Amino acid sequence: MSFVTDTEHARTPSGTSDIAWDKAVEQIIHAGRRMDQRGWVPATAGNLSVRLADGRIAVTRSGGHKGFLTRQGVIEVGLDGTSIRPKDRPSAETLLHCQIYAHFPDAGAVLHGHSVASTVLSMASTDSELYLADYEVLKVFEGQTTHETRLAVPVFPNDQDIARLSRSVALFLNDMKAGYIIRGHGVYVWGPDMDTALARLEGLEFLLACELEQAKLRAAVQEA
Ligand SMILES: CSC[C@@H](O)[C@@H](O)C(=O)COP(=O)(O)O
Ligand SMILES: [Zn+2]
Repeated sequence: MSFVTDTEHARTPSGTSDIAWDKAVEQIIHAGRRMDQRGWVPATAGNLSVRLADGRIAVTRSGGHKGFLTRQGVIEVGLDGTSIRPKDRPSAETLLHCQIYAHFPDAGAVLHGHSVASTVLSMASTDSELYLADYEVLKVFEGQTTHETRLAVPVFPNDQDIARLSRSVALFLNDMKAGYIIRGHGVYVWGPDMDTALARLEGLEFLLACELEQAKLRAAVQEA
């Protein structure tokens, strides 16, 4: 099944088909739809990227609904986050994607969404970490083989200055097992390829939804 919505296929400057680019774009379009189906990219929220084997980075264009992406909605940036074509405006948060690619040589896809659970839970506390413990689904994260564990997910204050935000994130990247949360904003998750990144995002969002349900139960019990 192809998720490429246009009939034109990408061309290299020499005029040959750019199959690797097309595949990356298809993966991004498909993942955007999937995230939209789950309610994680409301309005123009969220951004997605893939790093190709040759080092190129395909990232969503800034603005627009990520559940309705077309091939024109994905553009190429360098590892420094700047657009290869000056007129193309990449995601406002491209720097956060590039930071992950620069830090983790095996990272091949990065996903960012704005779920209700990540937004509400991160605003319900001022803690700089959120803990996920004893869940079977924790095994979706790299190196986790049992539910008998507790993973810390860092929570960073939201910041419209993405370069400054990336400097806060940089201090904690080495220890991250399950991505990170920006308070009142959303999650960042990555993986060696798009399928793994999507699975990890789905795992993290499931666990955050469980935490939110548990918080509601605790509140109801206290009220009773
Ligand atoms: C609905 S506003 C969301 C944006 O401010 C931002 O956080 C976001 O996720 C999408 O920005 P974008 O520049 O389209 O990648
Ligand atoms: Zn965002």
